[in-house]
Amino acid sequence: MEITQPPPARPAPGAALEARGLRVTTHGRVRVDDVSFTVGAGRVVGLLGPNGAGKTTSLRALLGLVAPDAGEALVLGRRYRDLPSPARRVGAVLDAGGLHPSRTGRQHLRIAAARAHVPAARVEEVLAEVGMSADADRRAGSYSLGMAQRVAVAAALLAEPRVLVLDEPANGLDPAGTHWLLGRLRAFADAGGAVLLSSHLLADVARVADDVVVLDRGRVTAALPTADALAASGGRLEDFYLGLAGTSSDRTGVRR
Ligand SMILES: Nc1ncnc2c1ncn2[C@@H]1O[C@H](COP(=O)(O)OP(=O)(O)OP(=O)(O)O)[C@@H](O)[C@H]1O
Repeated sequence: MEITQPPPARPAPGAALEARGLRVTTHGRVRVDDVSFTVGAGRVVGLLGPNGAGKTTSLRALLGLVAPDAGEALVLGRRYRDLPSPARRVGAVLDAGGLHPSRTGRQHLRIAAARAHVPAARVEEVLAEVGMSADADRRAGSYSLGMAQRVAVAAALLAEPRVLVLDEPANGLDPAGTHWLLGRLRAFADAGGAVLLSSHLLADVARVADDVVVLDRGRVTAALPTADALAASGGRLEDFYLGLAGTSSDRTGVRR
């Protein structure tokens, strides 16, 4: 992972995900500006930053859900929309609340499996993996936040992608679920996958991420190996993060 200034002419070698001079404007306002970072195969990168910093917007740009007005958002060296079989290459958790309330967890996953040309038997595997087999025939509208999140993670893993893009994936998970998820992400990367993970849970990020990228008001304010951030702050990622300009003020204006 590295910040590229100025942007290289070609995708960074081996980059599974790359934001290169990315700028995204929505509703007439620049939300992400000149953001560059890469996620290589075998790496977990934690994307950090205060509320409204532009983390979700950056992930949405990588997933082709919002168009950059400058720079590029590349997955496996291409724009998401130019990827062949993107659902088989990239798994994403963006919004666990996005499940249709009247569909069951199993129905959601079967629809996703059919779309990605994944055998239905794989649905049962991922349901078991996320601990949702027993609740798979309940309507999603009756799920707790954590149960919906488990189904969202199952959907991301369904097609055995090489790349995971996850927006606060531990949101609502119980401690055992979070423990499982972090181990799963580490194993995924150790097997050669690439993970970009936005989170406010700094202790979790410190445990799993090889590198961290910090955004503030749409710009990268830090990008470095997690070990370096920990070494610079007495072993606590929270101290490193709160020591950065911009991140120590909360949305009520209280300063640490
Ligand atoms: N659909 C939208 N309509 C209006 N403004 C939006 C929309 N999506 C994002 N924004 C704005 O873009 C900016 C960046 O938001 P984004 O969701 O990317 O931040 P974030 O870092 O993911 O924040 P959080 O930690 O709160 O999830 C914010 O100012 C937000 O209000």
